[in-house]
Amino acid sequence: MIRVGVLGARGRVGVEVCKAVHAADDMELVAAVDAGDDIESLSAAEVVVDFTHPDVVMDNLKWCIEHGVHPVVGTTGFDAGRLGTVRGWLDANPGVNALIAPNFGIAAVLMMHFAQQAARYFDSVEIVELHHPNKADAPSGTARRTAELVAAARREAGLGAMPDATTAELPGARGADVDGVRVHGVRLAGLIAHQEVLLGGDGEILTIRHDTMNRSSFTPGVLLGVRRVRELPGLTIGLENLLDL
Ligand SMILES: NC(=O)C1=CN([C@@H]2O[C@H](COP(=O)(O)OP(=O)(O)OC[C@H]3O[C@@H](n4cnc5c(N)ncnc54)[C@H](OP(=O)(O)O)[C@@H]3O)[C@@H](O)[C@H]2O)C=CC1
Ligand SMILES: O=C(O)C1=N[C@H](C(=O)O)C[C@H](O)C1
Repeated sequence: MIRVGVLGARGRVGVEVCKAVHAADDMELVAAVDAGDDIESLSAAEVVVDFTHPDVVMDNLKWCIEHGVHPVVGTTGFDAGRLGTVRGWLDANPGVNALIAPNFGIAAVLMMHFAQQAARYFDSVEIVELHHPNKADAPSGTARRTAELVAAARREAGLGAMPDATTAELPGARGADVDGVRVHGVRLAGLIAHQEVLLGGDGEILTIRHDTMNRSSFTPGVLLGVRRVRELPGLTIGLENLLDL
């Protein structure tokens, strides 16, 4: 049995993770911690799943790594600086591993993978991410990661900057620039989490769209991460590393 703790246990995703861990034959839910609860109860866990908030996730990660607990992190808001800090903590605590994934949905991972594969064939790529209005971070972690993968694929293919004649714009009208890829964010009541990757070339457009229809869709990926994190050395970024794509 894998002893699992959950941080953000009363949140939208945390509730689903607790249910899934509880239902898994090979896992035991030993601690369910939310804001205001005592983090020390996580000492009983081998693996801790974090779905909290970008403002608190770094403190949570530090606690887990320093206490020999492997974190599986869904919380977003990671940039290169934060990832470097996590690597430093892991280096100082050999034997502890961490998995950070901007999206645990299998279809979302495939959407990012397909976008990465397609990117080299098109002049232009832009990303539109659409989320519920309670989301703290923009662009979404998924959109950031997609943009980075697309940018890397374009660089590898020797593609230069995308065509764009804009010389006058209202701030934000062309979205955020993530590694040279424009990312547009929508926050709308009624949505959960959605993304379109628009790829354009001469006379053809390819649109890759992903829709999250409920938050239990994240849990198979989370459970996979919990089962595998103890054998993945150091820091692993992205669920795609656990899938045979
Ligand atoms: N990687 C993935 O597949 C996915 C990632 N996410 C990301 O996960 C994060 C959480 O999303 P979501 O569940 O919608 O958010 P919620 O706000 O619904 O849940 C977060 C929970 O964490 C609690 N919390 C805040 N601070 C702490 C703390 N220090 N220790 C323990 N618990 C704390 C919050 O309490 P309170 O409300 O009282 O502050 C809340 O109950 C976001 O960053 C989101 O982008 C979401 C979906 C999928
Ligand atoms: O906040 C959310 O809801 C989600 N966050 C993740 C992200 O930022 O990409 C994953 C998914 O989009 C849902």
